[in-house]
Amino acid sequence: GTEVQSRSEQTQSVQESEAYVSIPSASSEASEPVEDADIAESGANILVAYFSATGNTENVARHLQTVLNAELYEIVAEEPYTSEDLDYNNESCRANQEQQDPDARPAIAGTLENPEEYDVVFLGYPIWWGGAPKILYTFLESYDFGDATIVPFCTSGSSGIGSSADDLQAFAENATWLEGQRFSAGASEEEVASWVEGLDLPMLSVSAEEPTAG
Ligand SMILES: Cc1cc2nc3c(=O)[nH]c(=O)nc-3n(C[C@H](O)[C@H](O)[C@H](O)COP(=O)(O)O)c2cc1C
Repeated sequence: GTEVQSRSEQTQSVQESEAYVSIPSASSEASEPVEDADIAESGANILVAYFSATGNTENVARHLQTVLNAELYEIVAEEPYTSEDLDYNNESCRANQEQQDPDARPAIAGTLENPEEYDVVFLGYPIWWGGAPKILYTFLESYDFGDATIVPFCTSGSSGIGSSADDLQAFAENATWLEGQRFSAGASEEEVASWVEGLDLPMLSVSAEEPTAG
């Protein structure tokens, strides 16, 4: 059906963008510099880890992957969230119950390899009742990112990122946490790229300009 078709188109476009980013590094210092490639050539190991129940956060995560030439890791719930689970108008739906329960730690399927190898971890999630879904707590309790820099980002219907990221910091205390950023569901690659360019991430900055004399 059409869904299958659009999935394969998505896959193809991701592959194309990866190829696009890698071309400038392979073709020496010729021609116009590509902004994205400057970041890609920085040599920093960058992870984009995200949870997305309905695809909005995934959209932003994929833009980040393209812009940063990063590893992409989806935090997948062992028990997938159904639309019933996400029906927040129903007080007792699974998502609501988890958000209300300080001890809730929904299980994650699969494993992230070599978490310690990343210099920068972008951490993405949807806002659920003003906070991060509890599966983010599971994720941060499962892996030690050492002294990496963690950059939170989220999508929401309208809420800002609020204190959602502050609440996560206790689970990775040795990390340097940057201020997080909220995006709307359909955020564009340009929007994501311009946020990245403004971040305080010295390990990503590769100056294209020669230092001036004097
Ligand atoms: C249980 C639940 C609670 C939510 N709470 C909020 C909220 O407090 N504020 C808000 O703006 N949007 C809220 N939303 C909307 C989501 O944040 C928004 O749709 C988000 O982009 C979903 O991202 P995803 O597609 O990556 O899962 C909530 C959604 C769910 C399912």
